[in-house]
Amino acid sequence: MTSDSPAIQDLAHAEGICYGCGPAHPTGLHIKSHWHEDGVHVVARFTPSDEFVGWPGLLYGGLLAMLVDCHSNWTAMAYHYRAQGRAPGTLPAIHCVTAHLGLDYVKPTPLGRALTLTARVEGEVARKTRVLCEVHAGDVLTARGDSIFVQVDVDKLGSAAQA
Ligand SMILES: CCCCCCCC(=O)SCCNC(=O)CCNC(=O)[C@H](O)C(C)(C)COP(=O)(O)OP(=O)(O)OC[C@H]1O[C@@H](n2cnc3c(N)ncnc32)[C@H](O)[C@@H]1OP(=O)(O)O
Repeated sequence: MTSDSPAIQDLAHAEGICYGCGPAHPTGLHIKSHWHEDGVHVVARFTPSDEFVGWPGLLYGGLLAMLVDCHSNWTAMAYHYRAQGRAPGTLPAIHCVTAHLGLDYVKPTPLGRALTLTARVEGEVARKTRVLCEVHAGDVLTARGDSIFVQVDVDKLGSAAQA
């Protein structure tokens, strides 16, 4: 897939309202993830605007965490669809949530430059999926994610939130 083709989020959950990746969020980040042609990695590109400043010229680390979180989660969900031999958007829908977000800030991340997030599933996959994610600004590795996502029944998740 290329970034010209529909993103995994648009195929799987066009009505999603997540601030980071929901296509239907009015003011969210609208992170878009695509399979790399190698069939292993999932890639997203994002250029942070000046409003996400942490230090003059540098990106606020919390924003970086949002990018890695959402993109890694979509890598896990895309992997599950593919492992079942079906396309994102086919039913039953697959939902994962973040159980653990791990992030190493390796180098300062600049504002106003395109960032590339490259993620892949690591190890054995069941309900729990480990996803590794690298963030590059140009050739520079600025952050490294190592996170766990767990497949859930979102109906039960909603009732847990109301309890
Ligand atoms: C299209 C839809 C998009 C959805 C976007 C959602 C965006 C989000 O990520 S939501 C916001 C952040 N995340 C959350 O709010 C999740 C809150 N946490 C939870 O609901 C629960 O702790 C949950 C679902 C992650 C796990 O609970 P539960 O369902 O009881 O599963 P549980 O049996 O404890 O764990 C399942 C596996 O994950 C592992 N695990 C659970 N938590 C962690 C953790 N923090 N670190 C490492 N591993 C963990 C367990 O060890 C277990 O592993 P194994 O299968 O090898 O034994």
